Amino acid sequence: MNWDDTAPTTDDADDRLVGASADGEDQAVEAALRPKSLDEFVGQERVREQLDLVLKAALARGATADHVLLSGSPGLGKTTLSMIIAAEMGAPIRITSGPAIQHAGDLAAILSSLQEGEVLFLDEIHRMSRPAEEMLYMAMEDFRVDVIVGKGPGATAIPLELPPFTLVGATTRAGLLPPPLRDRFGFTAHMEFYAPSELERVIHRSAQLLDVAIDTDGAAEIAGRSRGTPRIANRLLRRVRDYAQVKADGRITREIAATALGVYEVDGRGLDRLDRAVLQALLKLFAGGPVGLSTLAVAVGEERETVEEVAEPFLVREGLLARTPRGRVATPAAWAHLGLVPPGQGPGGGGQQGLFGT
Ligand SMILES: Nc1ncnc2c1ncn2[C@@H]1O[C@H](COP(=O)(O)OP(=O)(O)OP(=O)(O)O)[C@@H](O)[C@H]1O
Ligand SMILES: [Mg+2]
Repeated sequence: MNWDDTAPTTDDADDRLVGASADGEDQAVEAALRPKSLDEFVGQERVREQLDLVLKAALARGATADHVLLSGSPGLGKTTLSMIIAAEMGAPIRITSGPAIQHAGDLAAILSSLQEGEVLFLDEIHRMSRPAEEMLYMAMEDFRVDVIVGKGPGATAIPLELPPFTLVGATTRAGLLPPPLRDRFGFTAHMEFYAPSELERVIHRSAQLLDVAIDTDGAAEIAGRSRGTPRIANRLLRRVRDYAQVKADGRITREIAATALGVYEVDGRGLDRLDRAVLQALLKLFAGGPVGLSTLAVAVGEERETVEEVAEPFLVREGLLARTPRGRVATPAAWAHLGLVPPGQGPGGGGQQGLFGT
């Protein structure tokens, strides 16, 4: 299945405490923690405001809302928002995903069974098969599909009218969507990473739902380690809650949160063991680089792909590591974060360039 080529090749991301994709436990609790209305949805102010207008206008016209594309990294709230769209429209929602639609016929079956005004949530829309995608173009634009009956020269296309519906597509990789598909969405929402103050609100809200006592500083400590991602914030909250229950009186303070996440090897900026191993190798073995990806991977004893796809994106986002044509380079922030001094800048370094510097 060649549309699957671009999926991450490592599963490691899923197993990490700071991994952004959902694991089994996440899926079990997420339903309970999902905000149910736009008002409850924390952050993403612009997206919320725009979506609010789109939905209210459609309601006022008594029409179904325009198709909506939600793009953004895992765990930022795409699935949550799709359910909110349905709830705000007072419409039922049907949930499916790109990989689940192997044949155009699968999609035709879903589309033809939709009720008027229903929201169809198509997760991982970039992983749909080509024939299904082409059928979707027509369905989105004209609310019509051609069902092919028979095979070979005798095959005939039977046009089928569809009730108006709202397609909500979600993708972590908007860049992979073919332009004709992207253009058929009336509204595209790009979800950004959350600010620490927004994550604090997510954490307080979840703590309340989970009946966990947490103070302001405790929430701030967890927020700072959550990589801008509500799913990670909720997960770290649960681990800290465990610690607080076993080792203390159950109440989460800054000290409890910091100690608990120290036990789980998630540091003050949300880096985990792998992230720090990569940085440490880069700084200590290669004087901050530049060094090639393969060499760096060997030095930390990991696969190239693991370093590139699991560790690096966050390190780059945090401004700790840069990918340059000559190799990976540590930034001054990386030296500061690990409490190390770049070569040549230490006492007696004389302000020279580093050992491997240029
Ligand atoms: N804005 C928000 N306010 C409060 N909680 C949020 C918000 N966004 C996400 N969450 C919480 O984070 C968790 C993950 O959100 P969600 O499943 O919607 O992410 P997603 O973008 O669909 O991720 P994926 O790409 O992996 O499918 C949910 O439990 C949800 O409750
Ligand atoms: Mg989702």
